[in-house]
Amino acid sequence: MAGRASSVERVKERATGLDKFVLSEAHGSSVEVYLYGGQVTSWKNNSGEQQLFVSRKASFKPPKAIRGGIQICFPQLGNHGFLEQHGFARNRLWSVDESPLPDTTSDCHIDLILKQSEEDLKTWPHSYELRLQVALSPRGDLILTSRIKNKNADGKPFQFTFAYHTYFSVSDISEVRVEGLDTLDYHDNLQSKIRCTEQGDAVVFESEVDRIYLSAPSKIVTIDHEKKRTFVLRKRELPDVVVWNPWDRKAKAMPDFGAEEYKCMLCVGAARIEKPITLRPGEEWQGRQEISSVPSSYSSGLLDPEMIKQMQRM
Ligand SMILES: O=P(O)(O)OC[C@H]1O[C@H](O)[C@H](O)[C@@H](O)[C@@H]1O
Repeated sequence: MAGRASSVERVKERATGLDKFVLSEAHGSSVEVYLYGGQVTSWKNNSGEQQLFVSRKASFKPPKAIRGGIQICFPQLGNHGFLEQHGFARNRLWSVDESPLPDTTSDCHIDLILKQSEEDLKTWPHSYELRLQVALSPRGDLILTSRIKNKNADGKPFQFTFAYHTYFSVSDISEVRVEGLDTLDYHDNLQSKIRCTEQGDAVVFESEVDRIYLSAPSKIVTIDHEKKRTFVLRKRELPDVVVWNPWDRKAKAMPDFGAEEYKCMLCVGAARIEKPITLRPGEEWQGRQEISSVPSSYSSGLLDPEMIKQMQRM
């Protein structure tokens, strides 16, 4: 691999007419990001294995978010507000950020920006800049950094919630556990958002789950036992965590989702919902989610010696 550099390529897809960016790292990992929604739809590891789920029935036709990948939810998460579900950012065409803020993460990145449109001003009357940097680290980690700035000229603050709604690909949902959420309180969207407390030492899946875990630790681990693969999610300024699997009944009701696909996906994403952000004009907020995919002998923060050797080789 010596001598092969990382690259960022812009591609217009014939089938959909949409523009996307393909980020490739020297050791073989890659990421795809659409201008539409600023949405990441592919993240492959060094062996070319897909880490994210995108439905076979996903629509790539605006104005509908692509079912899967990582959706940017702004300025509202879910139906916790008066805007459309998960806010408008995931259903808008973004632009390339020609003057990105200095990168501190990786040489392999793309910087996108979304600003208010005339249409959105009718429902959310604020001037803003939402910047998203999607970066692929040399060892294949996917790092998303968002910066949101209040550009209102009328002196008014605004408030928002935010999430990286992340669809992981899993081999069999009944073999998956999410660690790091034990003893936390969560809002259960299946019970009118009532506040419950996690009783298990890990979250496991035997039926529909639709929860927002509150004030979670900065590291959450999703272990796919069958695949022997673990996703490690690290987050900053995003205290909450969305955990969602629609299970069979809801899966059948979603037109852009296969009836059986709930078995091979799980959403676990960093969010900011319980304590929304308020920005005054000129103020900027920054939030970040970093995900790594490692072989599953990694569990609950304990590394075995063989695993450390493998990671050093990655
Ligand atoms: O169908 P979507 O609008 O993309 O939402 C998909 C899911 O997102 C979140 O996880 C919500 O908590 C769920 O209630 C919702 O079903």
